[in-house]
Amino acid sequence: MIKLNVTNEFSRLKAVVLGSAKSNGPTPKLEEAYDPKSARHIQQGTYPVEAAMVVEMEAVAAVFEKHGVTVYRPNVIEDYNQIFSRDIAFVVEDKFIVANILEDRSREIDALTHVISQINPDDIIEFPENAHIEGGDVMPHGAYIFVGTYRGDDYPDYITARTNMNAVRHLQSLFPHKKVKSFNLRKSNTIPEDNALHLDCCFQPIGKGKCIIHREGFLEEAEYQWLVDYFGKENCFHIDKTEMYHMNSNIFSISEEVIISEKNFTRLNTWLRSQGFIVEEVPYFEISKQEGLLRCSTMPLFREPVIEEKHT
Ligand SMILES: NC(=[NH2+])NCCC[C@H](N)C(=O)O
Repeated sequence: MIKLNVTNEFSRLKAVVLGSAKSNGPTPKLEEAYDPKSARHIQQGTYPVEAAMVVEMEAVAAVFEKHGVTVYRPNVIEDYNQIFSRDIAFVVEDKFIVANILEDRSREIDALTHVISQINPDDIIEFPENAHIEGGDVMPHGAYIFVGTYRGDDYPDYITARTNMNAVRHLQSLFPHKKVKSFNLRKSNTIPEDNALHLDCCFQPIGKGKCIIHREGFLEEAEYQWLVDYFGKENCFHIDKTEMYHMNSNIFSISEEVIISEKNFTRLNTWLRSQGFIVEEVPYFEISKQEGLLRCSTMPLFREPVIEEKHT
């Protein structure tokens, strides 16, 4: 049996699913892209090739191994993108929630049967069809669950809007003892610098009470301000549009102290080290071309339980 426990983004990680770039398929046609950054790279002829992405993901697997983390990989579906495990399912407390993901990505979950079959069926939850949700938008944080959403009436026009308010409400009903706090995110189907594809593309809590945040990713000033007040201004590392484009908020914590980050994130990595974090640098530039990074390609299954959750 696989044990589940996730109540925040940074407690000591014990087990994780890491996506795979194997048999990722040929470069998609422009009309097949479902995020603007991939579309731009398809247009420019710079879409990442499989071999380069496999090397990058193996570097992450090696860091997990070094830190004693059990790693599960998806079975390979031929010519299918399986890099971003984060979105297809997610763990909150001891529940494994199967996400209601974009139709283009609906087969990814089939590659996890060897993981799902080891989970107590009572702990597996499926969302109703009208509740769209992807794991990149969901962040348990102690007494809270932070959720990225898009509340506009034009939600159906945005292929970049992945979590709706039905899902936010459903999550609240599943976890009545938690405060589900939703954030209205800026979406663009065409300009990646203006698109917070998921909450983890513009925000992420890390250890020591700190977070990484991009102000313009939030449509409501008050919701952005709520986070700044909650963490404290001095604990927020603000990233600009370009840094969001490169996905600086999408690093991944192995513990309160150890963070996996991209090797080109010089300003962020320097700040993290100055704050006492240990930064494990990996090359992830090719993966980043598909508008996802380290958080997106990982799905934590078990983090060490926190005796008393600090952020209440
Ligand atoms: N959790 C995330 N931010 N995932 C990023 C997924 C990127 C992928 N190209 C998509 O559009 O679905």
